[in-house]
Amino acid sequence: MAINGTEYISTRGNADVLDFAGVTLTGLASDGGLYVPRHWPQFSTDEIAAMRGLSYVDLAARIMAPFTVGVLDEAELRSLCATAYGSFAHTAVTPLVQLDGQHWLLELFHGPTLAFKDVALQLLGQFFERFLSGTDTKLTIVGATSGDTGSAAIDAVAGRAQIEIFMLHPHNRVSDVQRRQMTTILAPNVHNIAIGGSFDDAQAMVKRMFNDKDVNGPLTLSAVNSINWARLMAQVVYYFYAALRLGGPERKVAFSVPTGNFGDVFAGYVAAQMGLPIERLIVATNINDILHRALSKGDYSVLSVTPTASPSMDIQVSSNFERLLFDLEGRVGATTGARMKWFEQMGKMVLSPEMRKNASLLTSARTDADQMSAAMRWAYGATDQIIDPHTAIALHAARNAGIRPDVPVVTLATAHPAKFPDAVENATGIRPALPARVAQLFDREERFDVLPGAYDAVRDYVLARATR
Ligand SMILES: Cc1ncc(COP(=O)(O)O)c(C=O)c1O
Ligand SMILES: N[C@@H](CCOP(=O)(O)O)C(=O)O
Repeated sequence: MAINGTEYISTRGNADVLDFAGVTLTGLASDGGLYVPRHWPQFSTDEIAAMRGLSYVDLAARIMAPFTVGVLDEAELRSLCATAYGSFAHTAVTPLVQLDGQHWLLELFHGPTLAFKDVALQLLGQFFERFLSGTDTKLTIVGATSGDTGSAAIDAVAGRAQIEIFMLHPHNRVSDVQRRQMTTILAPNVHNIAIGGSFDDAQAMVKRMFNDKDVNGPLTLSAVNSINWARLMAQVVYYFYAALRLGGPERKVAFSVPTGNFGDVFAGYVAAQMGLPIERLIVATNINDILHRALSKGDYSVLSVTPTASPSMDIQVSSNFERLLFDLEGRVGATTGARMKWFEQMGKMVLSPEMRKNASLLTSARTDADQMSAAMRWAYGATDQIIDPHTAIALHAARNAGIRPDVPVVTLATAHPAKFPDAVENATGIRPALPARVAQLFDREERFDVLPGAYDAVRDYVLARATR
């Protein structure tokens, strides 16, 4: 089918070319790859400078409009963004907080479920509603979460008539607050499943369902994880928002990003491809450090996942790394497809010196438990900020990255500290309280099923319960 507007292609080069509505509803490409725009849209320095002073909603519509050509114009996008971000507790949506002369936090946790995922998922809920309306399609969402995507996605789609959601989380490996934010939503279209194993196991099962004709055929599957392009697109906006407030585009800004599935930091990479002057993107990992090993030594080999106090980053196989690999090797689907097939069989791959050179905008750092706690203590002692463990991992990396002192460094604050009260209390002695809007969490009834980490069990569960 000819596309009249922005075209999306698979990183593995062997799936239908789709428009924006198509990629939003499809999620994973049929060849197992991830959708990306055929070309990165570009803004000139003058165009970026002219965005200074726009509200978050206006900026979001301006930045995203080139990605939705032929499907949504800027005015339609603006209206969907106004609805999506109307539920945020801060008028700036993603406010900046200064820590010292060089360091800033970009607070991304003012949405309904207290994590950065709301920025994209509140909007994705609007896109789903818009693209399904007037059709008789019933969408079955299958998702995997290490804690935050699950609650944000459930909040975005609970009660929507044409959507049913099945969310897999690793049993006993998310915080109590994270679990309750998912399992206390009792809407009939929400199904929570705790599986034996890690987030990686859950994510692998989700991807397998997309390519299982016994599932994706009888059911129309879609994704809320960052394999869905719309998720990443919405995250590009806050890089522009922060940079414009710190002197961009005339002045370069660096970002430190707590990283697991490589979606958030890839959105920063996209912002740079679009013309935003970025000094550096720091890929901050916890001790599950495959991305640090890949970017610093070229070694992308899977080790087993170790549970940590930053559970949302307890990931080894980072979905969105495939999108970066596609760019680093010249955007040739057959090359990326062959590389990923090899990786799926062998559990490892090597990044050539040439690929690492092409990735020089990105540096990486690994932060261990003691360094994470020390960063939480520093933020509290020196700047009066209580930060969550994921943010602390990136802040530690930011303060040790050796960025020139005249370059502002923005650490992405990806979750509210009250989602991880034990880790925060252990480090700082302060137990952060849940904000009033979610304070009833521990009084509500929970509902979820526990399944073994076996594909057949999960597939059969979904097929038995999904309404068609
Ligand atoms: C609080 C928090 N920080 C950081 C991350 C890592 O982000 P990404 O998976 O986009 O790399 C996650 C999970 O995605 C998260 O929930
Ligand atoms: N940390 C995530 C893991 C899923 O990542 P996603 O960005 O691909 O949805 C989580 O909290 O669930």
